[in-house]
Amino acid sequence: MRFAFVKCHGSGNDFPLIDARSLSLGDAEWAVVARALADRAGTAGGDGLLLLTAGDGEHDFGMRMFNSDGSEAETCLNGLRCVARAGFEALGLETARVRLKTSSADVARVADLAPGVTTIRTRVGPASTDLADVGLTGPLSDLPSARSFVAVAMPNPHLVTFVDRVDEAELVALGEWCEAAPPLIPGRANVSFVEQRGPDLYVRTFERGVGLTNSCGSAMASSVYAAGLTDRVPFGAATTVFNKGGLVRGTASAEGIVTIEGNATFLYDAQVEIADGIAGPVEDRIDRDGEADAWANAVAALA
Ligand SMILES: N[C@@H](CCC[C@H](N)C(=O)O)C(=O)O
Repeated sequence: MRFAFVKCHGSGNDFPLIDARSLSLGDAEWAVVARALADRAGTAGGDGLLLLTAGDGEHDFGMRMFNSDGSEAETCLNGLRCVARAGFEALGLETARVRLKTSSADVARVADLAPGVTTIRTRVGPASTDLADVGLTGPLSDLPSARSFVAVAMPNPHLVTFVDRVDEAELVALGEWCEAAPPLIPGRANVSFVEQRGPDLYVRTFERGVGLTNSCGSAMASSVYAAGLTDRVPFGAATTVFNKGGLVRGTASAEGIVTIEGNATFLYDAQVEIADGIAGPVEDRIDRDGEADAWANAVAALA
């Protein structure tokens, strides 16, 4: 089957995005498309697959997100900015209510955070710290780590800990332990190590279904909320959240409503044929002029 897609990224978290409003594939078929298109060794590559889906009585449009292993996530907040931009461009909107897998989000186009960087604000929540909502069957102290974790359902599952310095090997070890779907957390989880840097945060995430990524929006949202819960950053204060792929601005309320503002960068439009679970060459590629450079310049200036 042939698909048109946009290759995009939010804070370096990259995805092929398909306008699926008039496509009617089943879940298992989308999982195959995700594995083929997001395969890093393949022709497009990405951390997962984003779908723009049709709206309903309460929502202007919807988003679905499949990790690169083919599993479907409850949400993806870097991806949501990209899907919001696609929805805005398709429907001529500047604000919208978006249907996610198990929740809703409000999105708005806001002033560009730097020249040429399309910027979107997403508002989600309330986040939950109920261990059952995060998918834990026992206490956090049963995790194979001496660190103290905050569990957050965004509503996808996150385990967040604050560290003096991110130890990537330790993060990967815990992320891989979660990937094995142990009895303590059979639905797996995204794991983040967070450094507080003055009023700012730096977040490094091992994502469920993917591995280490440049950034994870729902992890950054969970980290801002966890920073409020642990008195590191006051609720209501806007925080800059740095990551390997750039940065976003985040604010959390005591009630668990989290606002994230950041880029929705479109790199190129293209077509691809997927057959027998393999993506063919990227065809008819048209680069979006200057967007990749605008983001690189913004990160250099804001870092
Ligand atoms: N990168 C995303 C999160 C994608 C889903 C996640 N891996 C999960 O399975 O929950 C984001 O920006 O939020």
